[in-house]
Amino acid sequence: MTQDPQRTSTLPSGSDIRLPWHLRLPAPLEREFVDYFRSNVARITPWATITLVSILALSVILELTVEPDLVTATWRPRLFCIMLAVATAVVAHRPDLRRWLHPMIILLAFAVAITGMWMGLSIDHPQAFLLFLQTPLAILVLGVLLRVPFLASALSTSAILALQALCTLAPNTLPLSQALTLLLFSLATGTMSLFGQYIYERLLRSHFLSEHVLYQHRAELHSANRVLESQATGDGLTGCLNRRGMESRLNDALHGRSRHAIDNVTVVLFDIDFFKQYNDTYGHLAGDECLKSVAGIPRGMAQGEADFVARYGGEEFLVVLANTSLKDALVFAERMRTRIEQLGLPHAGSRISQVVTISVGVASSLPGEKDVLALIKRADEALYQAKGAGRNCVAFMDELQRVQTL
Ligand SMILES: Nc1nc2c(ncn2[C@@H]2O[C@H](COP(=O)(O)OP(=O)(O)OP(=O)(O)O)[C@@H](O)[C@H]2O)c(=O)[nH]1
Repeated sequence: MTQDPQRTSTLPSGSDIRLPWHLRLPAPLEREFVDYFRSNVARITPWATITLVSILALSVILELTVEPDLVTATWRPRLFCIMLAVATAVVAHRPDLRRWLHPMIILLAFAVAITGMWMGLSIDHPQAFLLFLQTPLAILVLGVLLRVPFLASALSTSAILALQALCTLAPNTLPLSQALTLLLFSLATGTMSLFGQYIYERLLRSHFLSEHVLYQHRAELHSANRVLESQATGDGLTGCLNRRGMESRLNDALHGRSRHAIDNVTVVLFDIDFFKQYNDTYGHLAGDECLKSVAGIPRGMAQGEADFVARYGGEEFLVVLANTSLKDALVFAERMRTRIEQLGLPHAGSRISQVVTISVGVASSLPGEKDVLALIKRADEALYQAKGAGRNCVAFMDELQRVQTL
């Protein structure tokens, strides 16, 4: 039987977070949600503005066709509303002004409603009561065309409805039947608009929470991946790359996949002399400390952007120097050998010195060489020669692939 992945997953998905009936989230999330809400509204504002401006312009055209006299009294309030609608679109377009978007939408809705009521009351015409239809239009601006958060929308819609009731039900304004019809129409528009808006905002908030949770999962995964990657490619004791990390970086360098342009690569392979005896004399823990101190020297010296130090084996390290000639790499290797000797780490078990010393083998990549192992093998041959030559010295593979000791 196959298992439902959602049931087996222990990660919250965002959609399983229950929203309270009043929809408000904890304060920091609520602030983020308001920004998210605004940017959603900003995206639809140009189209909503075009719609509103078209409706207002069409009203003027309609009056011009049916009652040209009426237009002299209506075009100015309508132009004012059109200008406010354009200003709202400008505010939505400018991220630095966007915090004013919701107040602008509320202002626009009130302007549409109040100019309609003012025209309806002041114009002396048998059809003038129709100008009160701007009230439902204003309610739709708040909750459907542009949208402000539900609570602000509910308060503004109620205020607009109350204003309309005051204007139309006052004595000697409109016949009661007309006033009640208009009020009922506005009330129905307001109720439906708020109902739709509540559902919309619930969905938007759930979507926001899902995105938020997803973002957190992604960030956690990203950092877990980084930790895993550094554990997989790093050496916990010395902080150098481990062998796997070294092979991958060296491969990238030789195959031109590195972030930096690399023409040639020189590898400096070194090994601590008589390290087994060091462990036998001072113990394994002291051996670890010795490895850390020794590794610190090349790590401090290899400063090129594409250079790196890796722990190749137990007490064997490999320094990769990019775009470095063999001659310069030999200077580096000799300086490194000297500095490690100058650390003065006592080594009573060594047969060649009183202190910890290293033997070094150096080899450069051949033109077009891509084989990491072949390059390391040549450095290893040189290292073998350095050991044979008495240790605490540098040997290298020259251009003719002969091993020489410095
Ligand atoms: N303390 C410590 N010792 C390690 C670690 N890894 C490897 N070793 C020891 O390093 C020693 C390497 O010994 P050998 O390979 O014989 O090399 P050597 O004694 O340095 O001899 P030469 O290289 O010929 O000078 C072994 O005793 C390992 O146990 C480590 O992480 N910590």
